[in-house]
Amino acid sequence: MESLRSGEVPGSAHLVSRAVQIDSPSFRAWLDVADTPRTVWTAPSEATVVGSGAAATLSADGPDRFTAIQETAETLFSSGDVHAGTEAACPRLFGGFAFHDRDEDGAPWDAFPGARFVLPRVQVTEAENGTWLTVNAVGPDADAESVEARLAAEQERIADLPDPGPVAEPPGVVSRTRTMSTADWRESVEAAVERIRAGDLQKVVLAQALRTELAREVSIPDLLARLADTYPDCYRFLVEPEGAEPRASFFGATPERLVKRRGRTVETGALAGTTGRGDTPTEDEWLAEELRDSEKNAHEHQLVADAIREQLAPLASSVRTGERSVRRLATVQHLFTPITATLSRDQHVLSLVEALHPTPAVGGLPPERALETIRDTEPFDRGWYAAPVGWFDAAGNGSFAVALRSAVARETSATLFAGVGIVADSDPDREWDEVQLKYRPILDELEA
Ligand SMILES: C=C(O[C@@H]1C=C(C(=O)O)C=C[C@H]1O)C(=O)O
Repeated sequence: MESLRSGEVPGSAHLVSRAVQIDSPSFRAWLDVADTPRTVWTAPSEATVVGSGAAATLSADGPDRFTAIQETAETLFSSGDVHAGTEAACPRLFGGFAFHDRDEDGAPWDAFPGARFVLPRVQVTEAENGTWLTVNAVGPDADAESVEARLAAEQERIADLPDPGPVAEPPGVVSRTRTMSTADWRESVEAAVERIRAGDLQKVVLAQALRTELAREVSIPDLLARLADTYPDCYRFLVEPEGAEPRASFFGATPERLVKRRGRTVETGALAGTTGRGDTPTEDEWLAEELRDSEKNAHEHQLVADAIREQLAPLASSVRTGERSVRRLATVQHLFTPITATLSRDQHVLSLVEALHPTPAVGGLPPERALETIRDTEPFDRGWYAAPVGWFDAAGNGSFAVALRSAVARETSATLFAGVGIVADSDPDREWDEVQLKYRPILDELEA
């Protein structure tokens, strides 16, 4: 395995990649036998990918981590001997970034650098045109013959995967620890509201963390299978840094796309403004109506839509905004505005990620003051929560989500994260309830 840090010139980083079409295996069975680091990426209208191990790992830290990863990847991809058969089976780097520029490194994030991407050693891709098996190798010894032999061996192994059996029940939560008491939360929200009313800030997203102790270790393949049923329209992901002992798994089912780039076409959107789900269709509709009509939510949402448009404008020849609608998920409803753009020249998707992150849906406005407020207020490390996760390829195309509705699991503990946008008329108790609602997607899969 080749481990490439930014600044290192990987002169020996010769990449060999081969792919073959296969019969679709059970993704749960494949993930069950996959080596650490495991990779999962499932996004609406995209190929589903499950990766096993790492042929190469790219990592970087600090404010330059976006360009550092891009540069290291360019070197890696420039030496490619690639026969993929189809686009989705071509070498892609999967990973993400820490939320803050500064490395904080506190538990449970100690194994997660400021940026980390992996080229899976073995990858199964379910694309529109079939299922593909890819084997990648990187390094001075990587050669076509051994990669082809490995491809044949993996194909056999995947054809013979054991039946994974029924999806396991959630492990059960035996205890929980909050990072903030309700009293401290109230105080923090009131302080933020005061700063907003004083004109110091327009919006800030404050988050909480919830540490849970589980009755037993959670089965990530089973948990992701259940999330697939409950959140079919969300981005489901799994990121695992190798070398973490015990293994650390960051996963989630997030509704929020950060950006997708293909050629000159960019797709993104504003997702902000939240309400719950009703117990009946009438109550659901009533809540959606209230969300649509709420001035507070419209304001909170508009700040995000405007900021995204402004961030894209210098890079695009046109930016188009669609109709605002209510997006209904299993546990919450959000205001959503689709935004698309045409780039004025080619831009790597990581340049777009850097330009957009963090949007005021997870940071705030003005950005620097909001980030400072977040760092001063939140008594925990955001790590990769609310940060970009996704993939990119040799052409600089790629797709990134905002890592919300997520958690880090390590042995029998899991830490969940959730946040809310605070504006001038935010009520601390309502915002507290909204945080609890946003824990639900993951908490429901942990509680027995
Ligand atoms: C910050 C989170 O969600 C974000 C904040 C929202 C809001 O404040 O209404 C809605 C969707 C997300 O953009 C989270 O889920 O943790």
